[in-house]
Amino acid sequence: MVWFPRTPLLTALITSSTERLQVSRTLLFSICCHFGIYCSLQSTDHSARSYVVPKGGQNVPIGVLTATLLQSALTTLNMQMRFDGYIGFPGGLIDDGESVVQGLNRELVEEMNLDIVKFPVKDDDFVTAHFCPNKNICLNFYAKEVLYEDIKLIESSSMRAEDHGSEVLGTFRVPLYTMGDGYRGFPAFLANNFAGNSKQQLTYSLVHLGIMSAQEIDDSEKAKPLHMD
Ligand SMILES: O=c1[nH]cnc2c1ncn2[C@@H]1O[C@H](COP(=O)(O)OP(=O)(O)O)[C@@H](O)[C@H]1O
Repeated sequence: MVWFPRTPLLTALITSSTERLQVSRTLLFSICCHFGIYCSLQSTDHSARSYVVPKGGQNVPIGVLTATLLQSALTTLNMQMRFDGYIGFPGGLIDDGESVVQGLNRELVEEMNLDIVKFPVKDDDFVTAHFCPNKNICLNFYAKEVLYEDIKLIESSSMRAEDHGSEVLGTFRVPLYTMGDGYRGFPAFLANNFAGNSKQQLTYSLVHLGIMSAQEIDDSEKAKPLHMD
């Protein structure tokens, strides 16, 4: 499968959801939308997130047990476990007669019971688009920042979603830290199986939203587990 992050076609696609829909109907490809809900209380000191307190408290450099660590723990971005064992974001295909954001909001009610009166996903929440020529599908990604308290409410109400337990097996927070061994946490998380281009959507968004640096993403992708016996 080949994903094209930015093509001339995509330049046209990313202007507005209405135009994206018109292009899709004219050129006959499907539009799929996914969505990440996040809370960003990150510090600008990215290195502070590189260490968390492992069990027993070893390997923690003095000086990182500060308020920045607490803040980084409150920085969250949610994904979900799908019925097929792949990790992805909530969302799906836009149906005929729907606008892009209408379709996305409908999927979010079905898959995560999102209160779309309080947290409507809008055009302004658009982050990025990728085109997959093999499947003739354009994958759009949206993200919305909410308060940490709201994340907790959204998580608990997601268990009452229509699709919970069938298509969707649960929402969870992506670990955005790296343990002292340089692998457990975010690097290990990236070794999972991801649906579609959701891994690219995740890494792109973390940098775009200012949650992680491109260097942190790069280091995490290259990290290897220590031999564990
Ligand atoms: O979180 C995601 N991000 C990006 N693409 C995804 C994600 N989840 C699924 N996909 C891709 O979207 C397309 C439709 O997938 P899905 O089975 O979720 O659609 P549906 O829920 O509308 O039936 C597939 O090509 C799949 O690989």
